[in-house]
Amino acid sequence: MPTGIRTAVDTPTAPVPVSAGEQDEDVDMADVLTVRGGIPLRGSLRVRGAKNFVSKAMVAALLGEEPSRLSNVPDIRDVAVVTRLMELHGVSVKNDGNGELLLDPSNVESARMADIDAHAGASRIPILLCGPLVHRLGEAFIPDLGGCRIGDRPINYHLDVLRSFGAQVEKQPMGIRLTAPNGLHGTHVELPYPSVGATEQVLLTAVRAVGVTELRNAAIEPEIMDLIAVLQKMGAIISVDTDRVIRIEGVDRLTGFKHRALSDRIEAASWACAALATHGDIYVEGASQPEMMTFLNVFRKVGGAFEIDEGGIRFWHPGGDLDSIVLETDVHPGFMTDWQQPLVVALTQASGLSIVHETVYENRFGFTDALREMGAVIQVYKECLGGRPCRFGARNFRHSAVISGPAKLRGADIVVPDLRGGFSHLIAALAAEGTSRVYGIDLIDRGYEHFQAKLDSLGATYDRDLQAAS
Ligand SMILES: CC(=O)N[C@H]1[C@@H](OP(=O)(O)OP(=O)(O)OC[C@H]2O[C@@H](n3ccc(=O)[nH]c3=O)[C@H](O)[C@@H]2O)O[C@H](CO)[C@@H](O)[C@@H]1O
Ligand SMILES: C=C(OP(=O)(O)O)C(=O)O
Repeated sequence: MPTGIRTAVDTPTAPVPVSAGEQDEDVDMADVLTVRGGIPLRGSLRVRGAKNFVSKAMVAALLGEEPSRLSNVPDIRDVAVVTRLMELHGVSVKNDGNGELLLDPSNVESARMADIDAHAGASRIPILLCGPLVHRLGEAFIPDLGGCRIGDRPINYHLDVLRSFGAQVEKQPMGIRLTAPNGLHGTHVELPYPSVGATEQVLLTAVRAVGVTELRNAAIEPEIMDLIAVLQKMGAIISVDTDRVIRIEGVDRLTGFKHRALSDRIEAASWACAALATHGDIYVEGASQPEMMTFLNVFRKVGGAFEIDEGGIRFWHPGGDLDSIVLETDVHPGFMTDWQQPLVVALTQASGLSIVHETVYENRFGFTDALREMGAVIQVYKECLGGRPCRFGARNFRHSAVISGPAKLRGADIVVPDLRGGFSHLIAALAAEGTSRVYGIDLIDRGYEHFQAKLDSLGATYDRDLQAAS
């Protein structure tokens, strides 16, 4: 039996699941969801603002000279983490409890950052504070980053672009320190790969740098376009040209902004996959077609049904067999990597062989160990299968998966490995026959708002036990 999972059948009274490879650092093994699966999920739920945009808009507020208002903010742990980070930097954050944040950056210059080390490992967002802090304070200390361990996730592009703006970077225990003795100046840079974070780094630094910045091979994800919209509201001058070129003319000052966050296309797709895998029918209020077109095409090719109206998208399993597909993840407008893990669970129920080539992260199939233990037939390969050769092909990374279905899933004891992998385990547990125990379930709160209340509204049967593993 592979490490990381024990089947429910083999598990004695006090199960001690072993983790499969690296876990996110904040997994709480004592937080266990016991799921009785095999029940189609039916009902409706609402998704709010995108996790991968809201945190960046909060950082943008640091650049303004007046308060900013951000609405449609989800109640997720990443927002709480970035709220504390902003507060440490002197930005007061008032949450109206209804999804609207008022971010006031008037005390940034006088903030004490004594506790900043405490943020080491909490998320990936601190790296985006580099430009804004150096502009405002002349220096920045950035603690070591966290986030999902789905590959090495280096920050070399970030540091290279910051140096090209004129920053000096010094490695320190627990993080890095940045200064810019001659200020930050516009630059011409080309990213080796269209990294989302490095593109945001350039945007957040270039808007207040002296002169013009030209970024080539930029990422153009919808969340980045929404960040550009926020920065434009603040007074920035940014043009998005063809062929992944973004030009930014630096300005002397930026104001606050008022903005409603775009909706979370990853959460919406995750529930869509849950509907498909459990033979269910879920209306996702807030799901938005333009940002999900690539996902919707794939969902339809697999045999899922959907219907779009003004308020959201209904996703359901129309009966009959699902179809296997060949797919590769890619940067936008391709099929996004964060959709891959939930989709793979649905593909375990499709007839025939599906091939998924993960080209964004080198190590995003670890979660399939648990699926295999639950009865899924999945093989992972080092080769680039089913698509163009990618950056990982000539190296030792298992980044292609072949999924053979339909497979009968059975309950197991599973450890949540990362955010999307964890949600995928949850879907598998809901689709499986019998009882599963999902350990470290609290990791899902990092990016899925009130998922337990949503499970209730969909008729899932489960118990959450905070003591079971202790
Ligand atoms: C908080 C957030 O928004 N997270 C998202 C963001 O992560 P994040 O911004 O971290 O992801 P990137 O787009 O930067 O990473 C893409 C690839 O570039 C590589 N890389 C990146 C930076 C760097 O300096 N060097 C380097 O080699 C990464 O290892 C990875 O293989 O975009 C990813 C790709 O859509 C999503 O999966 C994440 O959910
Ligand atoms: C990888 C993800 O997030 P992060 O970059 O915050 O780890 C994700 O949202 O799937």
